[in-house]
Amino acid sequence: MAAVDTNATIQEKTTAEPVRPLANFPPSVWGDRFLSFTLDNSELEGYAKAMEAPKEELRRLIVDQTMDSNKKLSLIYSVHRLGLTYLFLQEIEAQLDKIFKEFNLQDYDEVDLYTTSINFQVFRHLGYKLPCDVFNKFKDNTSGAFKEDISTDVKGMLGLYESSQLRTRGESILDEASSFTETKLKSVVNNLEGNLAQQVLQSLRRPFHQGMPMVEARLYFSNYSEECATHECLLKLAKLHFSYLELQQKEELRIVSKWWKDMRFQETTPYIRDRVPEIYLWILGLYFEPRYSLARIIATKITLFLVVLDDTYDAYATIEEIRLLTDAINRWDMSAMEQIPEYIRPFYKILLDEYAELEKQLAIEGRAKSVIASKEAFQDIARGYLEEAEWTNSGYVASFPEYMKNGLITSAYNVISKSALVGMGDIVSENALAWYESHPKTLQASELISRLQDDVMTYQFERERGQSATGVDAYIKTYGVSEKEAIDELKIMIENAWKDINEGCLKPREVSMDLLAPILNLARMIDVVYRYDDGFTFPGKTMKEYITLLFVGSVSM
Ligand SMILES: CC(C)=CCC/C(C)=C/CC/C(C)=C/COP(=O)(O)OP(=O)(O)O
Ligand SMILES: [Mg+2]
Ligand SMILES: [Mg+2]
Ligand SMILES: [Mg+2]
Repeated sequence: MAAVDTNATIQEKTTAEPVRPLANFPPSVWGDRFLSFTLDNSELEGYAKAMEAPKEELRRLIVDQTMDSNKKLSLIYSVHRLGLTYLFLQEIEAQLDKIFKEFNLQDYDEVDLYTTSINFQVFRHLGYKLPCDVFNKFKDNTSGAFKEDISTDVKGMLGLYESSQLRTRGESILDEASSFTETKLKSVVNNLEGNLAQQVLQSLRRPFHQGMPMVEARLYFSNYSEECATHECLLKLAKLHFSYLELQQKEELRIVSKWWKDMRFQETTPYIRDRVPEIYLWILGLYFEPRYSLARIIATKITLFLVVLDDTYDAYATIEEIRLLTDAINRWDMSAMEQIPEYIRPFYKILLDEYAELEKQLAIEGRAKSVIASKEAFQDIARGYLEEAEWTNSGYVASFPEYMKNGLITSAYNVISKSALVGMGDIVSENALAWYESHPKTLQASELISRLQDDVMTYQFERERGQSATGVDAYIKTYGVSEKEAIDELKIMIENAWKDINEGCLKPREVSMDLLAPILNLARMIDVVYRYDDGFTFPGKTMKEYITLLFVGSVSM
């Protein structure tokens, strides 16, 4: 009998691959197509120059004292919907301060529903809490329900539907308005034509307030051509502005795509979701202003690290490997390289190098603290992911409160919003950073929306792969309800979190809107990605459509 080659058997035993929770994620939709863009700086400067004249003309219109206030509000509304507010913020706030101060409810007695809703939206979007009582006159005094006769006013209904998305807790007339108008608009939309049909279809698909500002601006330009044409300078400025942003964003997308390719993550960790354009789109959703170009690149890289981390914990590593990697991330030191599995070492080295480089760069501006805040939040989420993995490994289903304590961390909105601050410049003062570190209610609301909306849309796919830690399972177990009841309850929590965000963006604000916008827009991006399905794992619908609209076509106007 041949001598048993003991080495071979021992060898086989030690290299036997452990069982891994592979997910076989769908591959990238885009491949290398965004690498080939070349930015022509003279073209970019050309647009910036051409914007000057229409911008000055529009500024004069905005401050024009002779303009009727409803017309003024309507102009500011179109400026806002086109994403141009940031160019005229002082002028617009001066106008709104004045008109808001003069407000009295009686003035609205004769104003039609459409105009009332435009005014309401402008004030609420810009942070002024115009009372929802302006809509009382559209309700029947006896029945208390909305008057049926307003249902024929489609533009008015659409305006009321969009207005209701801005409600805060306790504004029950707007809770009713949201469902009343949605039902009515759905019943008439198939008989509409032209722009109005497109406007209603788009709002029913996703209201402006829950949309991605950059995309919503482009859609407004297409669907509201009449409103945009009221002033030649508005139309001209909008077109040039879109052309300018498109070039800048295509260049940013090229930079992050090239970086990702050079880092070779798809080779070293091939089990992860390959979603660079999708993550760039997500971060663009936070802020599209040209001045935040560097900030977008930094935040995109850090969020891409999060995709590698999440998929490693969820769809590849064994529990032992997860424990070693989490410890290494807590230690944050190159000496930890030898303790972690071979396949994740490149990631770990790139992670530490990238953060070291950022810390060095920001230290020059005396703002290294924002990098450290981001790094600590990154270590926090690794611990959060470990907690989930331990629960899954032991088959433990956490109670809902216990799940949510960890879930706000694994929502990733703390680390992403702090990472978004890194490149934003001086606006990120000590006070601003302290406010973020205080874990404010508005940020918690955005985290809750991220965590629970994702769970509602991904728990089945994750349950199939043995992941037990989701809000759905925790809620069912804790409150002994059916899956459907649990999901309905989670949706109510999400709706209330939106009201808290709406409240948090109203004046007087705790910090400037520049610092609140990333938090509001992170919540919006959850609606974009997860309103109808798991639009990130399977990005062939909304994300593919939005990426095509912004980075594939050209600004056909
Ligand atoms: C949770 C959430 C929506 C985060 C959004 C922010 C973000 C882009 C985080 C990076 C990791 C990621 C893509 C999680 C979403 O997928 P997933 O369903 O695999 O996340 P999960 O493992 O936390 O459920
Ligand atoms: Mg995951
Ligand atoms: Mg996860
Ligand atoms: Mg999920």
